[in-house]
Amino acid sequence: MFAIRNTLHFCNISPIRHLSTIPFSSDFIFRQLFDATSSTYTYLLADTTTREAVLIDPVFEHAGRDAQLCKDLNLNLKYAMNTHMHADHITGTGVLKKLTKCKSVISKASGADADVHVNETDVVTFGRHKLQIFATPGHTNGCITYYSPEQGIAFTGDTLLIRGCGRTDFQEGNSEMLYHNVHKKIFTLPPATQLYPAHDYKGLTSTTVDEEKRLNPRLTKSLQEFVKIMDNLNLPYPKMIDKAVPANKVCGVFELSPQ
Ligand SMILES: N[C@@H](CCC(=O)N[C@@H](CSS)C(=O)NCC(=O)O)C(=O)O
Ligand SMILES: [Fe+2]
Repeated sequence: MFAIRNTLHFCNISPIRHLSTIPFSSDFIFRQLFDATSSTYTYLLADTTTREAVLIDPVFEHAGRDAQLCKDLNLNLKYAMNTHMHADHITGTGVLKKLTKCKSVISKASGADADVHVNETDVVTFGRHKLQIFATPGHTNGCITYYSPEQGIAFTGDTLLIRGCGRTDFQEGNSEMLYHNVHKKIFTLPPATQLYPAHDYKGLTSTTVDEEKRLNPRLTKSLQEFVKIMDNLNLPYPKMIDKAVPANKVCGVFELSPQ
């Protein structure tokens, strides 16, 4: 070890920093679930004492799986919440409302229907646990980030992806706004904060504020360079966009049944 440290020092390379992340409270449940078709992550969080649970970014086709998981773990789903109005898949919140007694949640700014509309500084509670809401528009105008200071975790939706970020070429996307919101509201969280995105296309599962501040290939650039990168992504539109956006606009009351 001494030899490695010495060599790194000699080569002027800083050793990789190991920031200690906060361990989850013993009364906190966390599960990361996946949809392989859209590479979407859904998160189940719960309070082990009151059994109240929330789902973040559930997917239509997996509503049955998610409701069953709540049942298996003896959890009562209080809220099915979205980080934004998705363009690549249909939200599971409408079906989950039929399968459980949950309420749907999305930001007011998204323009989508829901039982509960949230805004910056609102707090969502389940049992004694809390998620603070930050408005982080840029990928869409209604994007929000859910943050738990106690657990040291944030759910960034498509605002900040692992070594990337959400595209800004539709749904009132705005790359300058995304840049400012990431820098002001996500990069200012404690460095060890674990970040959980709505998607990953390479098999990665989470990151930290520290990692993204050092390694994000887009957001470590100047604003000018970032805007140029975003203007030249040339990504094809998501295959589901014409079905998903109208369906997600009525996310709380979507009438279809899962396949
Ligand atoms: N190929 C996928 C869509 C991929 C895509 O556009 N992803 C979005 C997030 S879902 S709105 C995105 O922002 N990607 C950023 C990036 O840099 O990849 C499909 O057809 O569904
Ligand atoms: Fe998105």
